[in-house]
Amino acid sequence: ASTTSFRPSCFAGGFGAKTKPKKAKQKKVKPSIVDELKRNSSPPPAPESPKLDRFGLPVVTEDDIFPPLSDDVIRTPVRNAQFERNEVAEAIQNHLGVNLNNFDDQGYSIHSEEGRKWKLNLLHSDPPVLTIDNFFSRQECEEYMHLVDSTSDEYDEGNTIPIVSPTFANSISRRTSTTYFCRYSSVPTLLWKAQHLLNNVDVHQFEEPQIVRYRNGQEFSWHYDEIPKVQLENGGQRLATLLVYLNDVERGGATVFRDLTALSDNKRGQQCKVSPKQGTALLFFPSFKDGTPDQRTLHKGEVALDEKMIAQVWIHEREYKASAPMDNFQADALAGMDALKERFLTQ
Ligand SMILES: O=C(O)CCC(=O)C(=O)O
Ligand SMILES: [Fe+2]
Repeated sequence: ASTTSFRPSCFAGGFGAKTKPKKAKQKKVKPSIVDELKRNSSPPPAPESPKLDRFGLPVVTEDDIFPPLSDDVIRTPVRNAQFERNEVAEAIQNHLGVNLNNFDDQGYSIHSEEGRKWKLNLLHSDPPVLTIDNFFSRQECEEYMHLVDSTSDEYDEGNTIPIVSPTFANSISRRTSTTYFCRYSSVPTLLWKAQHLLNNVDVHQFEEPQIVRYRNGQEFSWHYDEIPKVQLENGGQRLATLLVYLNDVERGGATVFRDLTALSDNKRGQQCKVSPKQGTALLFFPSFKDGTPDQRTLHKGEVALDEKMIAQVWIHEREYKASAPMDNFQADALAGMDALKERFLTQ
């Protein structure tokens, strides 16, 4: 696929730090007599001055950009690994949430797709982080990966368009993966499934769906998915992030939440981390349902040592107007979404 210099007004992906990095302060301390005596009797301690770059400026660390969350900020890991309907209902109450009417008491979807059911799992309670196994079939994953391979040079003729600089201009986060914006009409499966999973989402709330490809060694470092204030006019804040892992990634490529701990493999206290598994979806909420950003959702796509591909869509508070590819309208996906509903819900 070729890239183009076309840049939509709203860039994909996370928007990095909200605050500018602080410059490290260099204090001048006058040595006391005691210090002088110590200095003469023992070797000098290693200097604690900040690391300097080749211009003599202090090197900004990730902690400067995203200061660690204070312990006072409440975070609640899951109670146990088993699906508990009440626990999930409670977890999602202040967020856009999931339509639990479409799931049974064990977390399986009521509907099945060629004999398979989705399986909902709660990975973290507050803020809620969920995964859905079997969200996409292997065939659906392959079709989505193929959408990117078949990108046309003429961006307004293809189904997807590669975006050269997908992170927001002021972002300090590193993104080395490639993002492709999709025509709504080319991804009805993702949109119908998102709508069936979530609570009361109108098709107009969907941002341009994206396919992201990480090649060997690529990553998307710590960031928030929230939209910067200046861009809220178009659709308001992002209420939910839904991404689907399109392939298994043997080495690296996990989605990691810096400030959340997991109960995974029955070990407490590990960082909340999701390794890509083909067809599994990850759902979390960059903001509360009133649009207030949730500072606890700092996350990254860690370095993928093997190729990794995801399909991703954000759900806004209100109607969102797409900017790429040209003439990309949510309503163009409706016929395809209806066909899927017919196929999966009337069996
Ligand atoms: O690739 C991932 O695992 C996460 C991607 C992500 O956070 C983003 O694109 O905003
Ligand atoms: Fe993100």
